Amino acid sequence: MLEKKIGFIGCGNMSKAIIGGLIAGGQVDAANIWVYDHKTETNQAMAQQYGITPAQSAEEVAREADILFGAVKPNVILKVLKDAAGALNKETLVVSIAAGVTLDALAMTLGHDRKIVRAMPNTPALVNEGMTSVTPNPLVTPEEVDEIVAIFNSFGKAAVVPEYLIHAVVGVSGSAPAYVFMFIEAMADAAVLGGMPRAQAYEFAAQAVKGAAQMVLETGKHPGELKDMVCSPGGTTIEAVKVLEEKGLRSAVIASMEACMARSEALSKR
Ligand SMILES: NC(=O)C1=CN([C@@H]2O[C@H](COP(=O)(O)OP(=O)(O)OC[C@H]3O[C@@H](n4cnc5c(N)ncnc54)[C@H](O)[C@@H]3O)[C@@H](O)[C@H]2O)C=CC1
Ligand SMILES: O=C(O)[C@@H]1CCC=N1
Repeated sequence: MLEKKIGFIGCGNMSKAIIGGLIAGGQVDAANIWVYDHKTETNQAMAQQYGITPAQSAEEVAREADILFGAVKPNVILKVLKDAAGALNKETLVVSIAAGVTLDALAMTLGHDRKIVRAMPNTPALVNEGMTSVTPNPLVTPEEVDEIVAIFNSFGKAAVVPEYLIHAVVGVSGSAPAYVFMFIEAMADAAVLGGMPRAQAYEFAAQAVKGAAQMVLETGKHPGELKDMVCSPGGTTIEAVKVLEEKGLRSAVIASMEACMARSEALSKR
């Protein structure tokens, strides 16, 4: 059990996922979690649902927290943290999950002597299957890095990456659920075309994607080998694979992720 107080400024999708994971994993006593969202009803709903402590202001959360999560949108995070910075204790570790906000920009706002972690989670955190990258600045101790990784592991998987890899992380996991949802939607549309009721089509498509992903993670086999296992000679799958190649599935995925990574880089330079 982590004895530290954990604070959240901003309590939307990602904070809810992190708080839900922490509590479900029994990692932190709910009373040690403090939350401030500028929407009063959100604070109250979170306090009611999880028994965590609602704060009156961002400053109050900053004063209480040993680990402070900045979980507002990227366009407001630096202002929100700047306003709260004066209330932080010297040793408080600040974790930002804002896309495109660099460790440098965070240090300029919070002070160059501040322990800061930049993290990039994704929405499957809401169902305990998140993938999160963790990038600490040099002031964060190895023990603290382990604590932060354990927090993110409580609702999925987490790994430490150097900051230059964050654009790849945004492409391959942060934004990735959106492309997979599009793929599932398209597969279900086709199944409906084949006569299947829509609700059943979503279930079949989503379970096929989940099962295929699980095979990659559990067998350690190359995805190409797993694909070959499905393709019977002269069978149905190879017909689908041929059309996917003709229509450029791989190059469409690579080009869209290139655009995603370029946008992530551009946001970091603002
Ligand atoms: N949604 C996603 O897939 C991912 C989001 N992120 C990052 O996570 C951060 C949060 O994203 P979401 O949770 O999706 O956003 P969200 O919009 O669901 O939540 C943001 C929350 O912050 C609150 N808020 C706004 N201004 C505030 C202020 N001045 N003081 C206190 N609360 C304030 C809002 O009321 C809202 O509840 C963003 O910076 C985003 O880049 C990172 C990875 C994935
Ligand atoms: O679209 C975005 O900017 C955020 C970052 C990763 C997922 N959503």
